[in-house]
Amino acid sequence: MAKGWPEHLFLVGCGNMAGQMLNRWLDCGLDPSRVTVLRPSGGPVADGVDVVTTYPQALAHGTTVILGMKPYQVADVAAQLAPLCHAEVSMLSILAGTTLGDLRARFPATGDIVRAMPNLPVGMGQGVVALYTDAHTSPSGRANMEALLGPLGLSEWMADEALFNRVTALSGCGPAFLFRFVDALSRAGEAIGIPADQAARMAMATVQGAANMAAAAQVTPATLADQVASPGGMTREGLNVLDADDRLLTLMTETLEAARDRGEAMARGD
Ligand SMILES: NC(=O)C1=CN([C@@H]2O[C@H](COP(=O)(O)OP(=O)(O)OC[C@H]3O[C@@H](n4cnc5c(N)ncnc54)[C@H](O)[C@@H]3O)[C@@H](O)[C@H]2O)C=CC1
Ligand SMILES: O=C(O)[C@@H]1CCC=N1
Repeated sequence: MAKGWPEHLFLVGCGNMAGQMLNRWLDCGLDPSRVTVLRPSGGPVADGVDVVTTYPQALAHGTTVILGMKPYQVADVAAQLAPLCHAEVSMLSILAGTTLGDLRARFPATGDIVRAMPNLPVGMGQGVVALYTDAHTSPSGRANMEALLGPLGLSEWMADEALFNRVTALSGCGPAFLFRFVDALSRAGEAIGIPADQAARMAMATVQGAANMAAAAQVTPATLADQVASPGGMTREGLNVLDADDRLLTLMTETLEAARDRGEAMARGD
């Protein structure tokens, strides 16, 4: 590996998620001539990146394969990709609900295999990436993956793979839940009479400013909420609605549980 980049990067699938990862790597200096993308459409990805529609004859030593297609496609992909894999090939899988054991069984000759769960803001270097591997992966293999994922944002190893679907629910799916919240804040503003376009702009800017403030603050978001709420004032009345019977906490817990349970069902092949 030179300057933290793999010698070769072979992406199987390059849609919303893998595309954001690749964009960030290219923005951070990855040489596009090191990258090959396999995608059925054959459509271009980025200047200098080789796009193919069929598998190559072989994968060179030092290749890192990124599995970026949909989880249900893993069997079809493995049928063609596994014979090309060997001990000098590393693999990073972003397939939701696909366990490391499943990957090892489908790609038995592969060297280091790491399971990752990124989220979409990786494209801006502000993502979250959960990671998991096992003792078959070498310390240098772990370090290489950490170097590759560093430009994407916060990455953290999970000690226990059982946590993986839970952290996927929180950070992998989390952007969608926040986007839904912004949309709801905007539409609620409209519902109480604010012009729709103004409500949309103000909801977005409020969430952006508040998220940046919370990230930089020395106190918890719960304390910050109390700092907004003047005693006897408007915010407290609003918070009382969110807090009644732990309404928001219950809603978020049920949301994460549903996402987590789907990951577990996908791992069972459902
Ligand atoms: N969208 C998200 O926020 C996140 C997605 N993921 C994971 O990323 C993976 C991809 O999801 P998205 O990017 O959202 O989906 P997508 O539909 O945008 O991308 C899938 C890509 O796979 C390609 N593809 C289809 N059939 C293929 C085949 N037989 N061989 C190789 N490539 C094939 C498609 O052309 C497309 O480029 C999934 O496994 C998902 O679990 C993980 C974290 C977050
Ligand atoms: O919806 C999914 O299955 C994937 C996993 C996290 C975000 N998207």
